[in-house]
Amino acid sequence: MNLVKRLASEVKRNRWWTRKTRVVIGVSTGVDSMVLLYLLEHLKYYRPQIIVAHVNHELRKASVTEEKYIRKYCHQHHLTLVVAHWRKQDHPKTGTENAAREFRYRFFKHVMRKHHASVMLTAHHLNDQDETVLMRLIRGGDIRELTGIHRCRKFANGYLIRPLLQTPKHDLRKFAVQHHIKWYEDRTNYSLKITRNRMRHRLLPWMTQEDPRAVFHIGSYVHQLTLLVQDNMLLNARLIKPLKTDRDNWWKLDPLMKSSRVIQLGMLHELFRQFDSQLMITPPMMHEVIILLNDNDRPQGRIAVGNQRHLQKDYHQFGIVKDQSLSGPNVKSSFSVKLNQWYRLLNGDEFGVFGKPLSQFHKQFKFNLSKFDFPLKVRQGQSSDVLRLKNGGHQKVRRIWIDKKLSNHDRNSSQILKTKNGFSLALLGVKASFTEASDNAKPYWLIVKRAQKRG
Ligand SMILES: Nc1ncnc2c1ncn2[C@@H]1O[C@H](COP(=O)(O)OP(=O)(O)OP(=O)(O)O)[C@@H](O)[C@H]1O
Repeated sequence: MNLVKRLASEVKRNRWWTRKTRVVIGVSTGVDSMVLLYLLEHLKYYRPQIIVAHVNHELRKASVTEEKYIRKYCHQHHLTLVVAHWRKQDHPKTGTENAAREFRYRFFKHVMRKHHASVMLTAHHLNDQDETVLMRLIRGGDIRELTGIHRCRKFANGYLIRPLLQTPKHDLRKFAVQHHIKWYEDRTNYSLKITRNRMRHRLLPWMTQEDPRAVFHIGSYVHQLTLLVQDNMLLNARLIKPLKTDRDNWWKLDPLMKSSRVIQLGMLHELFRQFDSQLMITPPMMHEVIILLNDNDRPQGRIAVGNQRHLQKDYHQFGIVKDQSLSGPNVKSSFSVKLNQWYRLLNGDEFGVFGKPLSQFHKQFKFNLSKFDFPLKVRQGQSSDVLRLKNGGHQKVRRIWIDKKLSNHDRNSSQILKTKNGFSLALLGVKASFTEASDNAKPYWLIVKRAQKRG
């Protein structure tokens, strides 16, 4: 095994850099990054202009020794070194690992810009890749996340490249010993309180006992999946082109509806990805989106898709818009009601009044209304409001609250639907009034959709 030759051929094949390229390498003084640094230095034709970036996280006592060592190493090897300290007072109380990573990558970007470098290198290896994928497999989520750590991606003004991503940890350690490369062991890598360490010290060794090549097999699946996902993205990007409208972030619905649901799913994923790659659309969320878009009886509607955005369906178009009226004080207690439109209530339920029954809802109240009853209005329910019963009698809202055992919280957020003249048609989501058929009245249907989560 000659890791130097292997790296040289990868650099050549992928055209990662030339001798003139300024390359920043993140060195922690652990075995992986010390080996990568050694390899870079020993490349002949492809040895780039090396800039070493080191972060002292001030999290462990040993970090003082580690910083001293990398300073001495770079001095002896005539390498440019940039060191950053993540000062103790800037550490958060929780989520230290994530915050440290953010600090590191911010610093790497800064070093790249300062030194006009176009390539950033980290020493992630095959075992890192396997651990990442196993963690995600166990945690659950979108299948695209199983593509794991990217070997090469855009970063700052250039690229972030992980040249060792296909090399197992075992080979790096062996190489370090053979070539007398000194490194420092991070003791926290052994703590089984950390999920990644449990993958590293328990799950992966167990899998390797089953098959010594398990580490490679997982890597091979990740590689195959990455290619499939790339292909799929290209295909979907082509399929969504005809959906474009003149409005930003709004698309035509009809061409989407002509495709099968599986194709729709791929198109929507690509559409969301192009809109904001940080948006995490969970499978249940996507399911809800597809149901809404395919529902001919619901010409309008919206679904929260995270990051304070919602998907909105508006007859023949749909768009992704910023949340304005979905939560908190923005949800109104009083408003006029337009027919065939969904409204969000204070308790999170949705309701609408429709000119025809909607087949997919079992529970819908039928009203007989004349043109003098419009516009209908919603306002907060009062205990003295009165509903009309089928037997000709009346019932106060206070009595309904008691009969239905509504909590004070539910009473305070209850809303009532009224005609223009103040006749109470329904305590929304609870009970509706009886309205008689007459010559000048037409039927309308009230539908209330329960919010999925309560309390
Ligand atoms: N203190 C550090 N200073 C400079 N580079 C570092 C430091 N820590 C880590 N790196 C770089 O990042 C690589 C991955 O390190 P490590 O596996 O500890 O990071 P991680 O947080 O698990 O992964 P990720 O960087 O993807 O978040 C190292 O091989 C090294 O190149």
